[in-house]
Amino acid sequence: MSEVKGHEQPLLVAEHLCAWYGAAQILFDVDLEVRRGEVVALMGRNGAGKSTAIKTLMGLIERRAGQVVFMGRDISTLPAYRIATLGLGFVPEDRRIFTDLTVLENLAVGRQPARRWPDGSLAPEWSVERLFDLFPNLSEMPHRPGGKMSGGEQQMLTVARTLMGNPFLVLLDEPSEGVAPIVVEQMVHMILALKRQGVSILLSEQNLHFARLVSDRVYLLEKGHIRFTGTLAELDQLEQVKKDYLTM
Ligand SMILES: Nc1ncnc2c1ncn2[C@@H]1O[C@H](COP(=O)(O)OP(=O)(O)OP(=O)(O)O)[C@@H](O)[C@H]1O
Repeated sequence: MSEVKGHEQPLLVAEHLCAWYGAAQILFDVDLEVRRGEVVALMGRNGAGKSTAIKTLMGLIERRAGQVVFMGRDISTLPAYRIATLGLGFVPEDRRIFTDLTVLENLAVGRQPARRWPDGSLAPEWSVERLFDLFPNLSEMPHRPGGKMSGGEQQMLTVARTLMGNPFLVLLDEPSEGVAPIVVEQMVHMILALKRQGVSILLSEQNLHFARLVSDRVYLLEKGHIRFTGTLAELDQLEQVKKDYLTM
């Protein structure tokens, strides 16, 4: 591999991330990073702060502090729509598709121009055709309104629409939450396919089995504090840590 300056830098670095809802502090000095090509899982029990961390990175929490650097650029105080145009994709937990729009129309809404890495090479670029290869279910219902799709199909459409923005990195909030086992399986395949195609992912996840299938590294959150950072294999050595901070 050629040595290109800038490759060594993590794609996303958060330092001392804090977040509040009103007077209640939810995140406490969270440090994390995602490198190019990585799938990283942010884990923890219900209420640990995973979704809040993802939203804070995306600029969606009003009262926040700390630094977030994305591809060398400080995005700590940028609004979410500006962050999205820089190539940070966000798939919310609650599948915000447009229910009146068809699958194709929903995808069109997400379209952004192709992007290049700092070294000039093309970043992963998505078209409707490529997305239909990745999500065969969606290819069977191009004209179906979002409101007439199952929860799992809507979940897939939300991911596909985010990919239409050609993101360098996708923040994926609880992909396995509240969907049928078959959809969870499809999510696993989808994440691994994205990784192969060069998309990096930070996902929030409670399910250790799911995280094990897709992620290179894990951050374990408890009450808004990072309690563990490492690989799944390293976490597996620490039974007590898993018992203390995860629902087993
Ligand atoms: N809009 C809000 N206003 C006030 N408190 C909130 C809000 N959203 C979340 N919280 C609180 O913040 C804490 C962290 O919630 P968060 O949703 O980030 O946790 P999580 O780890 O993603 O859990 P879950 O899996 O339940 O979504 C919880 O105590 C929750 O009650």
